[in-house]
Amino acid sequence: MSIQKVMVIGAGQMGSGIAQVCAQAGYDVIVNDVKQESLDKGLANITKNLNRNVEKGRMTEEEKEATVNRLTWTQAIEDASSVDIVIEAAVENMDIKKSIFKTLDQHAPAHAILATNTSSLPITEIAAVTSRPEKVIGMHFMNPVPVMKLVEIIRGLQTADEVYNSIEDMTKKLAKVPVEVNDFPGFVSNRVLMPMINEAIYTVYEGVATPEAVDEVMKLGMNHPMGPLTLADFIGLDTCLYIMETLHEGFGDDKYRPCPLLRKYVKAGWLGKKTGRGFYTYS
Ligand SMILES: CC(=O)CC(=O)SCCNC(=O)CCNC(=O)[C@H](O)C(C)(C)COP(=O)(O)OP(=O)(O)OC[C@H]1O[C@@H](n2cnc3c(N)ncnc32)[C@H](O)[C@@H]1OP(=O)(O)O
Ligand SMILES: NC(=O)C1=CN([C@@H]2O[C@H](COP(=O)(O)OP(=O)(O)OC[C@H]3O[C@@H](n4cnc5c(N)ncnc54)[C@H](OP(=O)(O)O)[C@@H]3O)[C@@H](O)[C@H]2O)C=CC1
Repeated sequence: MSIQKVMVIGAGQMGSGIAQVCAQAGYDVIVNDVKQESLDKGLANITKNLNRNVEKGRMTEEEKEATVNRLTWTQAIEDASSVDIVIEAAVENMDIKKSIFKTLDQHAPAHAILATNTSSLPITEIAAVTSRPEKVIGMHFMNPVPVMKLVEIIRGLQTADEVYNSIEDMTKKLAKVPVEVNDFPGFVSNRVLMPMINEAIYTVYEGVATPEAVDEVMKLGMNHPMGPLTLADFIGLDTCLYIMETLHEGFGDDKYRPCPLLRKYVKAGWLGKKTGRGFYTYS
């Protein structure tokens, strides 16, 4: 199937990054969010990234303009009626994702693929609320999207081979590397990454070390580009908590219990870099 027109749901840090790389690769992209303010922030984020590309000589001013012009911004999810694929990147909450997919199923053309950028939620369960489970798939980008090479592609129980192949082709057109995994909580990326982050939070909670010390150990000792607490702030502490809850519930194993300190920070509205406060403060 030939994909030309893309809709991205959610203009947050992931949605805006996905929209940017799709537009840069030549796709026409409609970006949808519930608030105009979020759409404005998404456009500002993309403009900043594209300006840096021009400054660094990776893109001409004309290519930047063409990329921006391939993007349209809307609060109307009904605009899915003109696209070949939707990539959903709204909040990591099953009820919200199910409601979005039900609505998309009503408005997107019959041939359209409905992909989700979920970090951990079961693709099969999201697919089940649509009348086209064979066209539902996980397309899991990594943060920051313009920089990270991986796209984890997750087949739901009923995902058709031709849909998988279209997503694999599109991933390569975005200059990213596809890796296929099956539909289990957290897939591979977050089943491995998030328990490490949660354990790092426990070391702070239990007074083993300060956030700075934990991050230094992992950066200098293990060559991680960011320490786990800086990374947690970067991902978003709400997203980290949702992922741990999905692992805990999905596997029924207490080794995945979210650290109480993570819960406390999320309850306080300390969601990390995006709200200016998490394990660290940001101006
Ligand atoms: C939760 C999930 O479901 C899955 C996930 O995504 S988990 C998170 C996965 N991501 C990671 O683990 C990221 C770990 N961190 C890193 O790899 C690096 O710290 C980093 C790439 C983010 C930054 O790299 P760095 O060398 O430390 O810093 P820096 O030199 O400032 O940045 C390198 C480049 O990335 C760009 N960059 C950094 N942050 C960026 C952002 N948020 N958006 C766009 N570009 C960004 C910089 O502009 C710079 O590009 P240039 O070539 O123009 O210089
Ligand atoms: N953060 C990360 O490192 C990664 C996250 N992901 C996944 O990507 C998704 C998005 O995460 P992220 O970008 O970090 O989150 P953000 O909070 O940055 O962005 C989410 C955006 O979606 C909007 N939104 C909420 N509900 C709806 C809706 N019904 N329709 C349209 N838009 C909606 C939010 O608006 P508002 O603010 O008004 O609620 C917000 O603008 C999640 O599923 C997450 O698990 C995947 C890989 C990495």
